[in-house]
This record gives sequence, structure tokens and C-alpha cells, in this order.
Amino acid sequence: MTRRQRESGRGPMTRAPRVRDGGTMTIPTPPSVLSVHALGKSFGPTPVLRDVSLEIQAGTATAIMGPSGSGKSTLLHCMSGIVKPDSGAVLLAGQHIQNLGENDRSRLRREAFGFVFQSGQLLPELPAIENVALPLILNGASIRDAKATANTFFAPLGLDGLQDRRPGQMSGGQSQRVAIARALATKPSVLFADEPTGALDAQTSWEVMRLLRESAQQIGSALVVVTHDLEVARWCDRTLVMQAGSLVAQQVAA
Ligand SMILES: Nc1ncnc2c1ncn2[C@@H]1O[C@H](COP(=O)(O)OP(=O)(O)OP(=O)(O)O)[C@@H](O)[C@H]1O
Repeated sequence: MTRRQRESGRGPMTRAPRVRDGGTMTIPTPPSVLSVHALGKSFGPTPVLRDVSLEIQAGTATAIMGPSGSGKSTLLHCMSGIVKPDSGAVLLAGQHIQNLGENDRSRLRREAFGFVFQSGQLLPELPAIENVALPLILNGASIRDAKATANTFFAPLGLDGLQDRRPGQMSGGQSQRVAIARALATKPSVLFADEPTGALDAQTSWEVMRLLRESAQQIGSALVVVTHDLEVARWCDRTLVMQAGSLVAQQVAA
């Protein structure tokens, strides 16, 4: 991070390299990894998502903001196959995810998506290393291989020495970094984070977002973050704003 970025309080933005094209400068758009078309969802008589469309490009970071109840989490759940929309489509690398059966959608969530929530996502009885290794074991890796892969995430996330600690023996920031390691261990195409720093103080939140952004970028995972916090959104390439179930604005980082 440069001094200028630190002083502005802003994280380092991911910028696609500029390419000179016949004298003009163009910025190539990375390919779309997730496409959302005209999503609609109601709970009972109340529409919660109304005709929501967006594209998530590989390796980019997108923040979703908006007032409480505007449908942010419901959108994230529909995008990640947790909730089935009533209408519209979600395509992962061209494949309609809502046409899949429950087993295939679970497999897809395990293999192609990672999740970080506000808190409480780690299994309290398992040490950190096993919490990180678990998704790899569920995807078929041996315990030994899974733990070896899991271990590679500890030093970059500043967690070295905490491998054998259980979640109850770690701070909130340490637990969130273990949760990030677990979400990234399978090298997901898309990492979904719902208020990932909601339970942390400002300084810890900044550090967790830095690590979340940088490690997702290194792995090549697109990041989608639901947040109320402008400081969290600053780490993203663009911010989408929801209101009453609709996307009403998009702001691209300068
Ligand atoms: N499973 C559900 N059953 C019924 N209503 C639901 C369900 N999930 C969400 N809702 C309702 O849908 C609306 C949107 O909820 P959602 O959690 O998506 O909003 P949000 O923008 O993420 O809110 P917040 O910022 O407070 O977390 C709310 O009115 C909520 O009560």
C-alpha cells in the first residue's frame, strides 16, 4: 500500500492494465464469471428483489450497499445458489445454477463459491487448521493434503502459530482471518462476504478487509461484499446501491 493510499484511507484498487490500442488507451474488461439476469424474489406477497441484473467479472471486487431491508443479503443468497429466485437467471461461467438439483447446487457452492459472514461461521470444537481444511476434505482431499494446503494460508493472513487454537481462543479479527482462509482454501471463482467486518472495530476491520481483498486477488477470486460500511466499500472496484429491491446506482472507483 502506498503512502497516498494510506493517507486517503483507501485501499489499493485493482486496476486492469491499460493497453495502448492504435494510439488510444483502452482498459480490457475481464471475463464475466457470474451473470445475473432480471432476478425477482418475493417472500409472501412482498417483492424483495425486482428485476435485478448485474455481471461479476473475474478477479474484481464489488460492494453491495443500501438501506436495511433493501434486499442485499437476499440478492447475495440468490447469486450464490442458497435461495432460489422466483424469476430471472444466475449463470456461473454460462451454466444456469437454479436449474441444478439441490445436490448439484450444494456441490457448486462448495467448489466454486466461498463464504465469509459477520461471525459464528467456524466450528467451535475444531482447531483453526481443521476449520480451514474442512472444505477441502468435503471436496475429496485427504486429511493430510487438506491440512498441508490449509497451512499455506496461515502465514500470509498473519495467523502463523494459531493453527491449533479453537475459535473461542482467538480474537474476533483472528477468527475472521481464519474464516477468510477457509473461504479461499478451495480457490473459489467467487467469494461472497456478508458484513464480514460488522463485528470488528475500525482498525481491525481495515486490516481484515485488506487481507480479504489482497488474498482474493492473489487467488483470482471475484469478491462480492454486502456492507453498510463505506470504508469496506472503498476496498472494492465498484459499489452497487440497492433500494427497495432494485439496483439504483453504480459507482466505479476512481
Ligand atoms: N427467509 C425470509 N422470509 C421472509 N422474509 C424475508 C426472508 N429473508 C429476508 N426477508 C425479508 O426480505 C427483506 C430484505 O431482506 P434482506 O436481508 O435481503 O435485506 P438487507 O438489505 O440485507 O438488510 P440488512 O442490511 O438489514 O441486513 C426484508 O424485509 C426481510 O424481512
